[in-house]
Amino acid sequence: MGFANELRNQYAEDWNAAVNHPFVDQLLDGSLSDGRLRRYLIQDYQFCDAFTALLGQAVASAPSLPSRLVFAGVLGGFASDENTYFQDCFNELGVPEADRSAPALEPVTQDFDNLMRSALASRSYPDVLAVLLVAEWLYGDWAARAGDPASWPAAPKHSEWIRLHNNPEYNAWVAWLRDEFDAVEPASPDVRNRVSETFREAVRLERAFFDAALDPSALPA
Ligand SMILES: Cc1ncc(CO)c(N)n1
Repeated sequence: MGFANELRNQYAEDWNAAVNHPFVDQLLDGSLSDGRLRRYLIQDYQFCDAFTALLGQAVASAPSLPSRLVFAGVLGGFASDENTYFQDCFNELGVPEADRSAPALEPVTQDFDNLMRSALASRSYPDVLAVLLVAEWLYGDWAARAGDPASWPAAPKHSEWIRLHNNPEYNAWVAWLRDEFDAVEPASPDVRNRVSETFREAVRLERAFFDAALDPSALPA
């Protein structure tokens, strides 16, 4: 088994709780309220800010041109397709400019931002990859639950978020990330433990991010 699968199995409890989260259930069956979707997307747009910066660091930290080109391609897609989804939803849900560009960050968003910026500042390729891999692989896993597109929810605000994380190109990117991560498995136990901790923290935060999106204390459902 590769390093990626080893770590996913090690942190399977948080991983599976995130993939099978009630937030995902509601998204997949189309019952997610606009209030909850809005709140999630406002926080997730801030996640995307640090994530885009981290992809830039991956371009810089990768060991060779073929790998840099993969990240550069994903960066380009992220800057177009994914950003369009957010802008369309923000328009539909009436999100004002201030909440798009500089909302109050929830604690979990701040924690995720810190994790991504610390991986970025480390310039360590395995640490950068660990955060990218968890974010993309875990999203691919929940989106795979959607199954046949004929059974996806009707509203684009729901189905597009599924499609962005469930399509052949996306699946190939996740598989590539996994192989790349396996290929740079650190030989030094200290570095290996550090990368494992980065992975663990990312999985924990993915679960907490969905928890926060459903937190009943913050919004009427
Ligand atoms: C919190 C979170 N994790 C992963 C992704 C997928 O990149 C996302 N958009 N948001």
